[in-house]
Amino acid sequence: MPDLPAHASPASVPQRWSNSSHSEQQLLDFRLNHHDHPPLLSPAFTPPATPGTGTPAIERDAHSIPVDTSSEPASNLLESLPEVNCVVRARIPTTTGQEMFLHLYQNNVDNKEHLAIVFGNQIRSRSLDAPREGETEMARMIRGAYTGRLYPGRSHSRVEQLKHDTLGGSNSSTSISSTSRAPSASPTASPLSPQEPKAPLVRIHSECYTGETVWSARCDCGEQLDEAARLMSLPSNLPPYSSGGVIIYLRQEGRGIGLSEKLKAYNLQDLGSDTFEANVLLRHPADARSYGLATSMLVDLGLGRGEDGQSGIRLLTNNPDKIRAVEGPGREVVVKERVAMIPLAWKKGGRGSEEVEKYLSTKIEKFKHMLSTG
Ligand SMILES: Nc1nc2c(ncn2[C@@H]2O[C@H](COP(=O)(O)OP(=O)(O)OP(=O)(O)O)[C@@H](O)[C@H]2O)c(=O)[nH]1
Repeated sequence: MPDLPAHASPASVPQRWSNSSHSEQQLLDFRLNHHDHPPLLSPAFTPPATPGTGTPAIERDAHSIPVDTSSEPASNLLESLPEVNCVVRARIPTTTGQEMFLHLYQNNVDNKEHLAIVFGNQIRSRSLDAPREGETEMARMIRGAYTGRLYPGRSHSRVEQLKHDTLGGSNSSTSISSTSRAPSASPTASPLSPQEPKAPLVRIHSECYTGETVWSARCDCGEQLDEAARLMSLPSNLPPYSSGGVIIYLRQEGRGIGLSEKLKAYNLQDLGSDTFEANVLLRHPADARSYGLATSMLVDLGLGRGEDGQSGIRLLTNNPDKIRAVEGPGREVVVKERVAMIPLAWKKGGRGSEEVEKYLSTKIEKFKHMLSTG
């Protein structure tokens, strides 16, 4: 596919700030004039006014907010979704005691390894589970295409052996699912839970080496990843987080500009720019990301719209642009609800920093993230 950015998305057509506000334009003009930069080429970042996604109060952060994007046009999206293929999956026990399954994807538009971190047993990758001609059972298990758990001596990837081992070889009607159905079609609610399981929780997370690995307090990326994992690990009998979940981890570091450019942006921030302006001064879009790969990965994981048109996800985000973008050009995925992410720094006892406060206020004022400063 020609003309696609490295991370596989709608080609972003550079344009001058046609939609930015007058004051933003003035500010940039001022900065540009005083830094003697050549003219900028940058797309405006104007999030759509997504119906049903009003700003939540902080106290209601755990609540989902209904979303209806059916009347929204699919602007700036690829005409068709990228192809993705889950090449390997492995069980990862975590330091919190919960387990997750890490899925590694390849695709036909970039050479990066994007990831899906899957919580719960019901969400399965179709491309991983698909039979491969001539493949041995051992090869299937090594690439993670097995049901249940691996154990020393296991010789078969499929459910039949599990049944045999569990039930001593008898024919039983006990159901051990081997299908790759979406969790919404195969509820996981414990008998303790009187409620219907909610739609699976999904977070589309963009790589942030500084926030996730070297403890940066310039942004809230690390805590968002932790919080998403925490919510998806909650016991299935505790509504509303009862259907497992997926963190799609996209390798679009620094809002798509890469780590080296993001570090330059940090230096510009220390020189007085905010995160939006710093990107633009470096001649990048304020946000260079896209979400087509995430949509494809969700469809592969069985979280697509489905034939009944009923399935849907709950999306953990404050970013209004993500919602319609993740749904894909043909609404291959449906976001039913948005779950807000409240910054730790704003919670009782939370520790803030000057940098993260500035980062958050820029998100709200310039990127129009749906957070209340109240
Ligand atoms: N260019 C740039 N990227 C940053 C900066 N701080 C964090 N990032 C990147 O921003 C991305 C995360 O985007 P955010 O704007 O924090 O959040 P979001 O994903 O848009 O929205 P949420 O779903 O609500 O978290 C990651 O790729 C980070 O590496 C910065 O100062 N400059």
